[in-house]
Parts: sequence; structure tokens; C-alpha cells
Amino acid sequence: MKVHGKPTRTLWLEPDGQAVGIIDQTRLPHAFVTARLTTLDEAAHAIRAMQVRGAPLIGATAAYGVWLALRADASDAALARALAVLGDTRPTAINLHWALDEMRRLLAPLAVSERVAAAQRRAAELCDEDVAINRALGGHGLKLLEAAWERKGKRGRLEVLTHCNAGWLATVDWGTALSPVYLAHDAGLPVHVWVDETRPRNQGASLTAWELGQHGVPHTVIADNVGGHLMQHGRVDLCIVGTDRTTAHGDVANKIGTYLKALAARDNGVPFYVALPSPTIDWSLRDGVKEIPIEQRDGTEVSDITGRLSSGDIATVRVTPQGSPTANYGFDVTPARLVTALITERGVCAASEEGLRSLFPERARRHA
Ligand SMILES: CSC[C@H]1O[C@H](OP(=O)(O)O)[C@H](O)[C@@H]1O
Repeated sequence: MKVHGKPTRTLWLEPDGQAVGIIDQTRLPHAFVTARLTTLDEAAHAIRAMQVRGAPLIGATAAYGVWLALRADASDAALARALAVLGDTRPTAINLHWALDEMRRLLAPLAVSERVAAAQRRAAELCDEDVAINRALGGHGLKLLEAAWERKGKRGRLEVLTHCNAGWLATVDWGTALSPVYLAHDAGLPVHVWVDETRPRNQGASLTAWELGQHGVPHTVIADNVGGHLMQHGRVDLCIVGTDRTTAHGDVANKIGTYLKALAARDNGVPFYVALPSPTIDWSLRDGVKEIPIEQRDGTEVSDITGRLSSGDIATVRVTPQGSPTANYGFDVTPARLVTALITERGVCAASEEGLRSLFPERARRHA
């Protein structure tokens, strides 16, 4: 998408070919800062510290992280270490593990001398594939937004609620949940987005709000607990969220709080859509609540909050009593029964084994 009018991706191969450039998302929205990753450990840190985050972007960064590792040492042992270090960064987003499997399958059989060039090429391909998937997904999601606008009699605004950040900052470009929103806005549909702040990391308040603002999309940042009230009062026409891992039966792991939003949507008859690029489908799992690993992050993300002082300085302050324990679950699982439909790059389907098989028969067969 564009930043200050300039087309920009969330990560790129630096012109000197010696590093991977990223947007440091921990600095947004108060500063737009880029960083250069030159080693395996810098790539792993960027994922773990959430300088880059979002399932597709994590996968892309990991793929380039393998390249960075092999540049230093392309041996079997170095490849194995790179896959282990990167695979250990974050547990929930399946794209990380899918991308690393892709790199392992490609690189392990190659001669050591061929691995560095092959790794860089495949990482670049994965980035371009992500962009194409998200743009296609956006086109299918746009039809749902247009249908909702028709159902509303084209009066007022199309009110969309989203949770966390599944915009272009969560991917290489376009985003998943926000891809249809950008296309709708650009097509002149008067869309407005209710942006869940998304405690505790505030990806909505700091990232979704920033990127929607950059694109000129009307939006309002709300506390996470406001969504149900808005739905009760007819202020939400549909919800659309991203996912970090969706099972073969359509159970959806996403940022903590998504499940509660889906419950409120069901109780109020509000359609609840999940934008699902196919690399985020975990075909090996059936029961998401039981089987999807849920990341638990450092408690200081709950006890502390970072923002900008009136002086313009950035500061971190404590919001909980010293000594009060915290729990910081990063994700939850929305059962398929609460999902109205899945929006993929191949079309829209029911959140079910049959629905996913209808769009991805070759993938379903491979994992039958
Ligand atoms: C399109 S994936 C976006 C997904 O990733 C976010 O998690 P995190 O910011 O912790 O990487 C969140 O679950 C978003 O829905």
C-alpha cells in the first residue's frame, strides 16, 4: 500500500542485495521507522519482538531469515539450526511453519553451493505469492461488502468492524481482512471501519488505525468491549477479521478477543467473516480449541502500556499494581459454527470441511 503516497511493502530485499528491509511495527503509529535484517538472529528477533507480525508476514520474514542464515553458512547443520531458531519464534501462526517447511523441502536436497541463491529466490516468490493471494481474496470479499451495501439499501455508511490488525501491515501487501475494505473504499463504497483497539498490544489502535488513515478510509477506534453494544444498536453491518491458523474443519485461531466478538455477532445476527489465505489453513487439524497452540506472551504487555507524551517523547508506564500477576494469552479459537463464511483467494466458502474441500480439493486430498 502507499505510505506518504509511495507504494510500500512491509518487507523487501534491500537494493544492495545484502539485507532484508522491514517496517519496524513496534514504532508505529508515532514513527515510521525501517530496519535492515542481515542475520538469522536479527530475523528471529524481529518476529519474536513483533517488529514484524501477522501470520503471512511472519512466514515471509522467516523465509528470508533462512536465506540470511545460509549466506553465512549453507551447510546441513546451519540449515537445520535456522529452521529450528525461526520455528521457535512464535507458535500459533501456521504460516511460519508452512514457510519453513517450504524452504526445507526446497533446500535440503540441493547442493550447498546452490542453496543461497535458491533460498533468496523462493523467499521473494513467497512474498509475491502473498501479495497475489491477498489481492484475489480482496476481490471475493468486495462482493460480500457490495451485497451488504445493497441489503442496506445503500443508505448511510457500510459499517464494518474488525479486530486486531489483518491489514497490509500483517502481510507483505494488501492485507487479508482489510483487502476487501481497501477495494470497496477505492470503488467509492462509503465504508467505515470500527477498529477494535485490541489489547494488550493494541494492534488495532496503533496499526489498523494508522494504515486506514494513510489510505483515507474513515474509521473509529473503539475499546475492545464496545463492539457488542454497537451490534445491539444496529451500528455494525458485518465483522471481518484475519486468522493465524484455521483448521480443516473451519475453526479459526485469531487474536485474543475474536471469539467474544463472534459470540456478540451471532447473538445480534451480524455476519462474521474470516479472511483466510490458504497458507493459513492447517489441514492436519480438526478441533481448533483442543489442538491449536495458543501463544502466551510476557505479562508486561498487559501490565505496561507505551505511548507518546504531550512532549512528543515515547514512554512506557505501568497500569497495574506492582505485584499483581498478569496472564497474557495471545490468541483464541472461534469455532466454525460462529463463522458466517471464509473468504479465500479462490472464493467464499462455508466454515466447514466440505466448504474448504470445495475450494481446495487437491490440498484436502493430500491431507486426508
Ligand atoms: C493476516 S494475519 C493477522 C493476524 O495476526 C495478528 O496476530 P499478531 O499481531 O500477534 O501477529 C492477529 O491475530 C491478526 O488477526
